[in-house]
Amino acid sequence: MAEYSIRDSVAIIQLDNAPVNALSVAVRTGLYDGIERAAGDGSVKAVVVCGKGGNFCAGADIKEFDEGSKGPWITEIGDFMDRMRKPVVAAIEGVALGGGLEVALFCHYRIAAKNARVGQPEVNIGLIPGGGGTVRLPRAAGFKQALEMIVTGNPVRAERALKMGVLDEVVSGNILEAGIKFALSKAHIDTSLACLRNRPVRMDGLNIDTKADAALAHVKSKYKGFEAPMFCVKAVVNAARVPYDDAIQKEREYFFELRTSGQSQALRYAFFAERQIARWGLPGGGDYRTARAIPVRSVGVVGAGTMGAGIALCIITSGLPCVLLEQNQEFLEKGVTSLRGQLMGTVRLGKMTAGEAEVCLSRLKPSTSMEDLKHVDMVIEAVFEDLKLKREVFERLDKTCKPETILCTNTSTLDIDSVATATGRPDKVVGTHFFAPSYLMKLLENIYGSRTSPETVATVMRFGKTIRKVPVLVGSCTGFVANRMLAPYTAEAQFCVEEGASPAQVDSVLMDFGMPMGTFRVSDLSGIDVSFSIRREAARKLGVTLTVDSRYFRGQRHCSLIERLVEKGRLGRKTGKGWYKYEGPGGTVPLEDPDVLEIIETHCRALGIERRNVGSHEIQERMQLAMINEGFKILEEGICTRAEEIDVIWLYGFGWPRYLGGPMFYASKLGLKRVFEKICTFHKRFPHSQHWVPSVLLGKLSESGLPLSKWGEAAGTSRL
Ligand SMILES: CCCCCCCC(=O)CC(=O)SCCNC(=O)CCNC(=O)[C@H](O)C(C)(C)COP(=O)(O)OP(=O)(O)OC[C@H]1O[C@@H](n2cnc3c(N)ncnc32)[C@H](O)[C@@H]1OP(=O)(O)O
Ligand SMILES: NC(=O)C1=CN([C@@H]2O[C@H](COP(=O)(O)OP(=O)(O)OC[C@H]3O[C@@H](n4cnc5c(N)ncnc54)[C@H](O)[C@@H]3O)[C@@H](O)[C@H]2O)C=CC1
Repeated sequence: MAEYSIRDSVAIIQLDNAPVNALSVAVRTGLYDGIERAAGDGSVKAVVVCGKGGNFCAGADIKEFDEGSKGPWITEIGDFMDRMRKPVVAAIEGVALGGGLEVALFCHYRIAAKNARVGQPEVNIGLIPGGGGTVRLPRAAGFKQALEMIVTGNPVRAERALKMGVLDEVVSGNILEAGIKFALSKAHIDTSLACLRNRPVRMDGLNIDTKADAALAHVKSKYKGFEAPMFCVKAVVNAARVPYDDAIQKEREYFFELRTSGQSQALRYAFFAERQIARWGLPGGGDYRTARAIPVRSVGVVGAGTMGAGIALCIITSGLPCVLLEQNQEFLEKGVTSLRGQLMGTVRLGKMTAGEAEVCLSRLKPSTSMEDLKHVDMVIEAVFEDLKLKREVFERLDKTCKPETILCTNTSTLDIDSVATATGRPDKVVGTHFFAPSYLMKLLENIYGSRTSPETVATVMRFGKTIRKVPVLVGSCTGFVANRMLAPYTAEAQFCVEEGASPAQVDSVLMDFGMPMGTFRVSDLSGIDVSFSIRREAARKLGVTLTVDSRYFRGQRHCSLIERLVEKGRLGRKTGKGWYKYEGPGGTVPLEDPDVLEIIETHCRALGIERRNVGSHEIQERMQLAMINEGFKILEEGICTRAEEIDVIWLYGFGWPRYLGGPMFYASKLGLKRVFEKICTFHKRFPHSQHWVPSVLLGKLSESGLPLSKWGEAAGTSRL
C-alpha cells in the first residue's frame, strides 16, 4: 500500500510494502489514489513520493508476475503525473530499481540520498523495463548510458546517476525533509518543462542506425542464449526512433511477450532459489533462524596448492587477514607465487588497481609453522586428498588452535565425520567445498557432519557470503551434491563415445544446450590423469585393479577410455593432446583429432563394443536424465532439502544456463511423468548402471503433480 499525509502544503506518498516496497497491486493502487488525491486537493502545492523502511522501491513485485495483471499499470500512473500541474518529486534512498526507477522517472524531479542506487535490473529476470524505462531513461541519461544500464541491469550509485542526468540532486541528511524542501522550491515552475515525455532522446552526436546495428551485434555475442538483452536493445532503439506513445506501446508488447516466456520464468525462479538457499536447517535441529554465527576476523588455510592458494586469495580480497600454511618453504613459495599471479591477473583485467592488490597482499601471512594458526577464528584445510594425512592435520589443528576455532575441510570425497573424529571438537568441524579455480568459481558447498553444530553451520554460511561466494548447505555423501550428480553425467558422456559418438559431438550438444563447456573439454583442462588417479585409488581401496580392458567395476558398467588415453600419454591440454589436440606450446584451442578417434575405434573393437550412430538428442537425454535422477535421490536421502538447492549448485558450480533455471527446474518443465518414464526405459536398456535405477521419490512425484517448491516436503526431508 502507500501512505498519504500532508506537511507544509506538500502531499507525501510513502510506498509501504516491506521489505523492499515492491510495486504490488496494493502499492500501485495506493500510489495512483495518492496522486489523484493530491491533484484534487487545493491546499496541496507539490507532492513527494518516497519509500518506507530505507528503500524507495525495488520494482514490480516479481511474485505477482505469474498471476497476470491486476490494478493500474505504472504507465497509467505516469500519464496522470504527466498531466499534473503540481510538481511531483521522487525522494530516493536505498534502491530505486526496475519499476521503482520507472516511478521516479515519471516524477517531474528526482533527488536521492548519497547511499542510493538506481537501476533497471529487469534483464536479470528475463524482462525489459515494462513501465516506460526504455523510453524515459534515454531521455534523462542519454541513449548510450541508458542502453548500458538497461542491457547490463547494473545499478548505478547516486553520484554517477546525478552526472548522467537521471537525478536532479544528491542530498545528505533526512531524505524526506530534503524532498519537501525541494518540492516547495519547484512549486511555481511549469511542470511540463520537467516532464521527460516532452524531451527528445539524447543521442549526444551518435547516429542511431550505426549504433543500433553495433549494439545488436554486441549483445548477440555477449549474451549468447539470453533473449531479453536483444529486446532491451530493440526497445531503446525504438524509443530513439518513434514518438513517445508509440515507443511506450512497443515496450509494453515486448514486456508481455517476455513475461510469459520460459526464459523469464526460469530466471525468476533462479532469483528466488538463490534467496531460498539461505534458509537452512539441520536434521538434528537448529536452523538459520536460531543459530548465531561466530564472528570470523581471521582465517588460516592449510595447504597452498591448486585450491589453497585460490582460497587464501578469496579471503584476503574480501578484507580478512589470512595465514597460509605449507609443509615446507619450497611449496609455500610456489603457493604464494601462484596466489600473486592470480591477483595480478585481476589487476590486468582492470578489476583492481595495483595499489589495492598490494593492500590485499599485506593481509597475507605465509607460514610453515602451525603455531601461527593459534589465534585464527577459522581454518580451511586444503592438503592432499588423503584421509590419514587429513586426520593428522586435524589432530594437530585441534591441539594448536584456540577452542572456539572452526575447522573446515575442503575435501572433495571424504566423509566429514571421518575427519571430525580426529579432533575433540567435532561440533566445530565442517566441510567447505570450493570449486576449481577456487578464486573464481562462486559455488561453495558447505557440508555438515553428524555432529556439526548449528553455530558452525551459521558461521560458514555467513563466511561464504563474506568472501563473495554462493554458499549452499548439503549433507555428507560420496561426492556431496555437485560431484555426485556430475558422476553419472560424465559417465553417460563416455558411454556415448564408446557407443559411437565423438568427444566433439558430445561437447557441441552440451554447448548448444547452453553449458559453458563440454565435458571432454573440461576433462582436458583439468587433466585426464586426475580422473584416472581418482578412479585407480577408489578401485585400489576396494582391492580391484582397473585396466584398459575393464568393462565392469563392481558389477557396474565401466568405460576404460580414460585408462587408454593415459596409457597413450594423452593427459589433456598439458600434454597438447587428450580428447582433443592442441597446437603449439600451451595451446588452448581444442581441435578434433583423427588420432583420438582412431584410438577410440580400436579400443572399442578390442573390447567387442559395437559402435553406431548416437544422435544428439540421445546424448543430451542420457546425460541430463541420469544426473536429474541422481538429483531426486539426493532429495530422497535428505542430502538436500529442496530442489532449489540443487539448481543453485548447478548454476554456480557448472554454469548451467541460468535461463533454463537448473536441472530440477528443467525436469519440472519437461514433466516428471515423462522424465520418470524415460529413466525407466534407460534402466531397462542399461541394467548395469546403478545411476539408471529410478529414484523412488521421482516415481512418487511423477504421479502427484506437485510443483517443484513442494518436492522437498514430499520427500519428507524438509526441516523448516
Ligand atoms: C506488474 C505491474 C508492475 C509494473 C512494473 C513495470 C515493469 C518493470 O519494470 C518490471 C520490474 O520492475 S521487475 C523487478 C525489477 N527489480 C528487481 O529485479 C530487483 C530485485 N531485487 C534486488 O535486486 C534485491 O532484492 C534488492 C537490491 C532490492 C535487495 O537486496 P538485499 O540483498 O538487501 O535483499 P534480498 O534478500 O535480495 O531481498 C529481500 C527480500 O525482498 C524480496 N524481493 C526483492 N525484490 C523483490 C521484488 N522486486 N519483488 C518481490 N520480492 C522482492 C526478496 O525475495 C527477499 O525476500 P525473501 O525471498 O522472502 O527473503
Ligand atoms: N583440485 C581441485 O580441482 C579440487 C580439489 N579439492 C580438494 O582440495 C584439497 C587440495 O587439493 P589441491 O589443491 O588440488 O591439491 P594440491 O596437491 O595442489 O595441494 C595440496 C597442498 O597441500 C600441501 N600439504 C600437504 N601436506 C601438508 C601439511 N601437512 N601441511 C601443510 N600443507 C600440506 C602440499 O604441499 C600441497 O601444496 C584436496 O582435498 C582436494 O580433494 C576440492 C575441490 C576441487
